[in-house]
Amino acid sequence: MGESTEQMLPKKAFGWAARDSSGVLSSFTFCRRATGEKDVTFKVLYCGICHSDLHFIKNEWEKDWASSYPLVPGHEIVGVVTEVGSKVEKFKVGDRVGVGCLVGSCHSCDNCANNLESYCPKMVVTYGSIYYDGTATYGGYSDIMVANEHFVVGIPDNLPLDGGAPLLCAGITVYSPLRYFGLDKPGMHVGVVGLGGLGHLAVKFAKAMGVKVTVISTSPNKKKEAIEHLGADSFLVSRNQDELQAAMGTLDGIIDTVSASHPLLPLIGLLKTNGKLVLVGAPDKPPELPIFPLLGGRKTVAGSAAGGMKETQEMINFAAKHNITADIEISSQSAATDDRLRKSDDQRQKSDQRLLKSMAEQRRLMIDETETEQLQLMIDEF
Ligand SMILES: NC(=O)c1ccc[n+]([C@@H]2O[C@H](COP(=O)([O-])OP(=O)(O)OC[C@H]3O[C@@H](n4cnc5c(N)ncnc54)[C@H](O)[C@@H]3O)[C@@H](O)[C@H]2O)c1
Ligand SMILES: [Zn+2]
Ligand SMILES: [Zn+2]
Repeated sequence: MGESTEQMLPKKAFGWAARDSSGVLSSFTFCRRATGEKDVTFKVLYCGICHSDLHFIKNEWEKDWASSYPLVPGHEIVGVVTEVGSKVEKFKVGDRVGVGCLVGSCHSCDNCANNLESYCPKMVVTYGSIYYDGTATYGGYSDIMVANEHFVVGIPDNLPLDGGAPLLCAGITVYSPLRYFGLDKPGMHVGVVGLGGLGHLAVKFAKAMGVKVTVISTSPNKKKEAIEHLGADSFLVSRNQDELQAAMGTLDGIIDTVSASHPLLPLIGLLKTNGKLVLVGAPDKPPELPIFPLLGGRKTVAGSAAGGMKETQEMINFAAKHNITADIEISSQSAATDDRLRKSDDQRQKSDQRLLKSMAEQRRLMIDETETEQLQLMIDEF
């Protein structure tokens, strides 16, 4: 006779779930598996809000990756270990740890063999997936997390847990292509498009690698933040033809983090010969890709998804060494409830997609009211 659900999933968990694509989150009690021999269980202290959470909550990627409900989002999860399985080697109770986009992969394909778990065709993502035991995966907008130690990273003592959490997705998603596409060499000139969660970390990582950085944004009012706060070398307003014209052919590469469909032609024009435009933003509608501007300059348009576990740990260690953390607003779990996300999403339709910014402004009001709540959610400021 098989195990009952209660035997398989004895850990009671509390979280916030979307039940449909309306954008509303509501409280949700569910169960997680017992700590298996290679598992680490940790109390979740902070969880970042990635724009992918918002795409998933609203089922915006339906055609490529349909959401399944109830959906507990959150894949920038950090906390402190409360229990480890008998065969866990890397962690012990009390350690500071994190989980990002993945909680499983096949360990036998070429990608897994090359530490590229985020490209494993059988990978299990942190929420909205089915784990190997047949149970649904639930993310970090919850109080506890259980994951195989291979998908858990250690957070060095000097890296703050709150500002460190967004590194687990936003951080690795920009660090990995900077490294892989060779845009990490001192003296190179890299563009970062979009100054949200991913974008502001791309600036910080690229600067720490010794790279010259130009931020490209639709909002002129982000110039001060880009240059004075983040240390970018220059700033281009993507709608300003004169500025774009003057910068044509100057960039070795571009990390494009924009979450909505936008024209690629001006970005391709900014690249030098052999330049690389790396798309990490994941709009639901595909952009138009002009071919001739690519041919005349042997330019590349590429994509990149998160990063493997070895590289994620390397990125976290690099961030700790260079004091790189995300700019954050902290709020309590109640800020993730219904009308806050819904309101923000409405604002996203109206304004120029500054969804998380508006959430930040609302959340700032919530901190004192609910400071006793266990789980805190955090968002990337931009
Ligand atoms: N490739 C991956 O593995 C991966 C990982 C994480 C996130 N993502 C995706 O990256 C994107 C960014 O995520 P984030 O958390 O940084 O989001 P964010 O909301 O913090 O940042 C998005 C940025 O895009 C800008 N933007 C939005 N619409 C725009 C438009 N029409 N034109 C120009 N700029 C626009 C915003 O102003 C903001 O600066 C999302 O689509 C997310 O799903 C991909
Ligand atoms: Zn993410
Ligand atoms: Zn694999």
